[in-house]
Amino acid sequence: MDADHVEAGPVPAPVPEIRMYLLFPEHRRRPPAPDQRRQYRHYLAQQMGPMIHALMLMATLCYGAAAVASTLIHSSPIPLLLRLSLLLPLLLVAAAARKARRPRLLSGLALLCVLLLEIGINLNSAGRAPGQPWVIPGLLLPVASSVIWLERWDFAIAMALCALGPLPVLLFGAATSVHIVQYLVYMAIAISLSAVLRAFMARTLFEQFRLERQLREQANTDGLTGLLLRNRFLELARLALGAIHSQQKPVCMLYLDADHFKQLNDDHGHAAGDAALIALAATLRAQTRPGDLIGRIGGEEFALLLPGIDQLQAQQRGERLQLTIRTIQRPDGPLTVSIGIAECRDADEGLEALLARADQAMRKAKREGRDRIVCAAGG
Ligand SMILES: Nc1nc2c(ncn2[C@@H]2O[C@H](COP(=O)(O)OP(=O)(O)OP(=O)(O)O)[C@@H](O)[C@H]2O)c(=O)[nH]1
Repeated sequence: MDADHVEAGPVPAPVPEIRMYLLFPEHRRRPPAPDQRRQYRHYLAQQMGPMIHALMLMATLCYGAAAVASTLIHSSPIPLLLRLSLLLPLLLVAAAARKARRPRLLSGLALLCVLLLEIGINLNSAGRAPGQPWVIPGLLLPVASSVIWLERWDFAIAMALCALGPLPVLLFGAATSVHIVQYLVYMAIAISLSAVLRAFMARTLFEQFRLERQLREQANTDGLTGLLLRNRFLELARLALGAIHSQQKPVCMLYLDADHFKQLNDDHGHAAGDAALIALAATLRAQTRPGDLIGRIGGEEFALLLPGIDQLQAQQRGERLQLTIRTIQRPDGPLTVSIGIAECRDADEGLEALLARADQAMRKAKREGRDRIVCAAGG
């Protein structure tokens, strides 16, 4: 009966996850937020960067070997040295890809590598009799590179480059219409295969990204209230405090502790206590403004970092919070809280010191009879 007597708010909705809407049509209705897509792109670049670099090096080696081998097999009107001169830009692109961290840059370098290889394929094929061996290098490229494309746009450009790359040899060489049709059929098959491989790779990596994100969120979020856990709150608050100081804005820490919580647990059971905490957290969340940070610091203790407001404004926020929290009904009466407020007036004051002052102020509020707000002196 006890838990039911607490008018608990709904459990906060989990943070929306990124949907693989590009691959799975059922998710198209909820595309991911731009910042989530950015995160995913950076994740991909981080995961695939080393593989892209390795494949570029491999392609450079293969190109060099193919240039030498083709000289042995047939006489080419293009001197070997000129064909081998492509190795230098290819190596430079591979070296740049090793250091590249930005997804767009990585995609651009990979596309440049494909373009250089296509030029190389044309140079190596010049003067060669058309036939099966003539088509093979061009067909390998879309399949071998299928897994490195981070997005749809770079994949589309790469496939277009692969398909159109041999155009000069086709137009100016001795290829007949039969050879051209044969080439088009093989290239269509290679690109289709590449699209399947890329989709599989993208799906696997997205699943991994989603699971890692989920695990991180679970590790940082309190399962009962959905608020940040102490360590994560402190980590984010420390970052926020640094930014607020550099903007020379006021900032307050509000420390909030539910009154007589042990009594609620002892008299009415832990389920009643849990329901009260859920309702309290929902109230805190409902009253936050953008930029505020809330964390569950301990059992029934919560901290709010309030950027851009001074002590007087924080006190007014605290009073409004108190009023709303009183509307949460425990079995033995309204839920009340004691609040300590500390304003950070010294840019040298660290987060821990600010939190400790707010905590002391909250303890003073407890000593003075609970259900009240006390502002810390100094700071
Ligand atoms: N139900 C429930 N109780 C919790 C949870 N975390 C901590 N508590 C309880 O919160 C109570 C805190 O008790 P005290 O620190 O003595 O504080 P209090 O009874 O609120 O007294 P004052 O703070 O002095 O008003 C303890 O009984 C804890 O077991 C939780 O997640 N769920």
